[in-house]
Amino acid sequence: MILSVALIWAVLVGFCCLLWLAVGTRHRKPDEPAVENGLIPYLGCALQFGANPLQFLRSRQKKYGHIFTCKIAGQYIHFLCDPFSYHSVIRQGRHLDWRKFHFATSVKAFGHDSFDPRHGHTTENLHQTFLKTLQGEALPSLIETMMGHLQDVMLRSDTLSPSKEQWQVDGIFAFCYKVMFESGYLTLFGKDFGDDKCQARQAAQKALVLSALENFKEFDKIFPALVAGLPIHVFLSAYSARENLAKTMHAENLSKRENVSDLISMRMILNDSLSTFNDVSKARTHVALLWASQANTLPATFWSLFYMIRSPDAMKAAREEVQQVLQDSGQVVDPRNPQLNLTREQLDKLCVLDSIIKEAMRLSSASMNVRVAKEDFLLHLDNQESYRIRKDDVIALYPPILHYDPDIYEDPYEYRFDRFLDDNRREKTIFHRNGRRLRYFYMPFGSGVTKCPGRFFAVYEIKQFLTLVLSYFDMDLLEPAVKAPPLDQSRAGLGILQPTYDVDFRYKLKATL
Ligand code: HEM
Repeated sequence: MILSVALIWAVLVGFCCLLWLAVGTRHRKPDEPAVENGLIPYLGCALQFGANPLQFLRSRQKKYGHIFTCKIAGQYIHFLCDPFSYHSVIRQGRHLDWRKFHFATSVKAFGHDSFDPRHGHTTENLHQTFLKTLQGEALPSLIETMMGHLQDVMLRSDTLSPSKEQWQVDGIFAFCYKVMFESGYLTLFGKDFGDDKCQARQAAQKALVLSALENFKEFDKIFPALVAGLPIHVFLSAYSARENLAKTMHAENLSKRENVSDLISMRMILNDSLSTFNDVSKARTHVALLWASQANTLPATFWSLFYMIRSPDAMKAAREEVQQVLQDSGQVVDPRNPQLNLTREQLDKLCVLDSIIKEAMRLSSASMNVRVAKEDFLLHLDNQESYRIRKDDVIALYPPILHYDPDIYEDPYEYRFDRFLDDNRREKTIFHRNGRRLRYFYMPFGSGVTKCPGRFFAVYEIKQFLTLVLSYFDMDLLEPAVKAPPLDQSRAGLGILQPTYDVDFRYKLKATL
């Protein structure tokens, strides 16, 4: 009897396996890239990819060449590993849908109604909103507001309370998180109306930002799981964290705030005039923007400050550059009256800081660039080869393949603060691979039409942060030769990776000012 039950089970399992092999796996057709279905139904290669994406892709690149297909979480993804062919993907954009994936991801993570115009909830052109409010003429006021908040947070409020006499010890990530989150939050969402000097108002304002920071952290922890498709209701505390954030962003609360950025003010108007979103959905769209503005900036600031402090040469070059720009603009560093201000043009002159930031992001960014095929089409690569792509398949570029390529960056795992400086100490923009000039060599902000619209502001705000810590503080690592903490790979594909643990440093106000 027991034997016959076992036999029935064995036959059933065998049948399911055959069925899965027949219909659940893809068979390569002529002119298609090599395909790997993986061994686990639905997940495919997801676990191997997730464990170490770069290693996984490199091993497949060795085996199959510049393009290959992997099944990951039910989706067939064509990974393109030849940087000279990146432009081909961008050029053949008419066959590719960049919105589908982005809109769907945002709905999954933030729970607002879809922005996809095809779904009929809104006619807003989000891309245009971002360009108008985060770039060009919008930048000077964003920069000025951010600089004011950074100095308030570092020196005026009780967030840090640094002194001249005593060193303060903190984790670098914790420090960057506190300072950048509060300053960035206030820059986008403004402050409650009222008297700046009123202590009760200051305390309420502080409590609001602190609670936003805690809620943001709680929600951000599970962000990769949401993108992977898990429902937020599985994560009770993250769900309530997201909803708490959304509550503070209801129109009635935002309308009590002053100095709200153009981005948020304009989005409020367009939510009201062009969408059928309800109030909760509207508020959740603002949470999405809070996340976009902070999730990458926080770790990028950490890596920039960490690598800068750890390299005496970088510190020296950065200090000299900052002193020069402040001197040229006739500004005096005074922590009792912190009013430094640098225009966009002055920030553009900070090429050493630019290189320090770029190199930090080269080593820590892992944003996947994703497009969905709108129809069956033939993808032409740079080397004259062409491959058939099926409708609804995904084409992905994974920039760490570039960023860690020893044929582009010598000793790619080493941090060199001046890697992005040319012989005249200006921004280096020419990079080669095997003697051929590259069009794409640095992609932490994505590519083509989905490239991060906040990228200029992001670099300016990190430059401002570095300028201020260099001007006001003496800083040391507690362990000068400390190793860089490993990258937290659980967020691979989503942007700048966080460190797996924090690194301690100490700081105090400069004595000789
Ligand atoms: C170092 C900091 C940052 C990095 C590395 C970064 C990177 C990225 C990446 C990789 C994308 C997706 C691009 C794609 O899918 O191809 C993105 C999208 C976006 N980023 Fe950033 N970002 C940063 C800072 C910011 C800031 C400060 C803001 C706003 C103030 C911002 C606003 C946005 C928005 C609104 C999108 C969505 C664009 C869309 O869907 O059309 N980002 N960012």
